[in-house]
Amino acid sequence: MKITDIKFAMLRVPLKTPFKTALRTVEKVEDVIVIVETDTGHVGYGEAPATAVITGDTHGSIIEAIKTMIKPKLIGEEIEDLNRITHLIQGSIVKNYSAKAAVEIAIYDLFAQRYNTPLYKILGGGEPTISTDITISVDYIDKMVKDSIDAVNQGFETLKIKVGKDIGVDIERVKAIYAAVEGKALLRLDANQGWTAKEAVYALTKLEDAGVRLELVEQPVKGYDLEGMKYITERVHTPVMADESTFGPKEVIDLIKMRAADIINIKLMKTGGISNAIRIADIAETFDVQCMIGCMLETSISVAAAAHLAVAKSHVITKVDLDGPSLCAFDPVVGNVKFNGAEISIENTPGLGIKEIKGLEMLR
Ligand SMILES: C[C@H](N)C(=O)N[C@H](CCC(=O)O)C(=O)O
Ligand SMILES: [Mg+2]
Repeated sequence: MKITDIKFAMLRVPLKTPFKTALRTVEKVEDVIVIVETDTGHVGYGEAPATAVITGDTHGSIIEAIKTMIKPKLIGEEIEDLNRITHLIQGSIVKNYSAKAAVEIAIYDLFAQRYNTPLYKILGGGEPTISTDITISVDYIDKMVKDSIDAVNQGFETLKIKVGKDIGVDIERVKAIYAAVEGKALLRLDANQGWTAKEAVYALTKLEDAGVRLELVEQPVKGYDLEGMKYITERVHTPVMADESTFGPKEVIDLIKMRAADIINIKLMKTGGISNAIRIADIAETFDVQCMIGCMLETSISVAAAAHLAVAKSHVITKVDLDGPSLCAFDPVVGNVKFNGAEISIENTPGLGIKEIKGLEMLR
């Protein structure tokens, strides 16, 4: 099965409600879709969001990186040579992780189709049902409490509460939500780099002293501030998770050795795709560190790939934040990964199992 062409499209899907973090507010998913064609007629799909505030990637940079740096290396390559292809992708250009991720996802889709097997089985198998959290956007306290209660009523048992705005209000936000859903849902916080190290220790200590039990706190300080992450990790009981602080395997090794966090958030858009995500999961397993699998604002194309990986690595990827499809107003994909509230289940069809993507705007 030879790669013959790589095409591009845009996919735009409105969100049910604006997505608000310490970094940005977004009203729709607008992602680049990558379509890898082969001489056998098999097609592989990938997806990349332009999360410039986290990865530095824009729609233009994603398309240009693939068109001018990645695609020329891949035309004519045999899909069976998976490791050679991922090596070519990773070596084609520095950074540009979302572009690399989109192409790798499509290549893994084709590799699994080549062997007529669901991707998670090619990656090592597992129980094809996982449970995701849902994000509660940072907002007025009453609105966040209402959104949290609604999410629990929809069956979500873990809520990812966005904070990182005003430290005093953040403490009140979390206390109010905890009081409303205590015993019904587990709370994880994501400050998206919005606090200083001292603020984080202050807020988390206040919450712990008030009896608020948190599963974890994600990326309390700036991504580059590993000393700050370590400072917090050493001083609070709540486990600290690195998101923006770690992209690739080397950063994960450095962070683990420094003991700057307790948990790693793996996102395909930060790792540059599945090959490095596997490496990170293996490194974390070696060091006995747990991982979360996360996503950006992505639909059920790239999130399906993350779900396949999470199933195959569930012994180390013990936490799931794959709520992108649940945040979308509708699912544009007819496929074999079903996003049904908190439950994500994978049917027994080859590759990612994408049959149709509705509303694709093809690019020239
Ligand atoms: C969507 C997911 N639950 C999430 O919260 N991801 C964010 C970044 C998403 C974005 O800004 O596009 C995160 O974990 O920081
Ligand atoms: Mg995060």
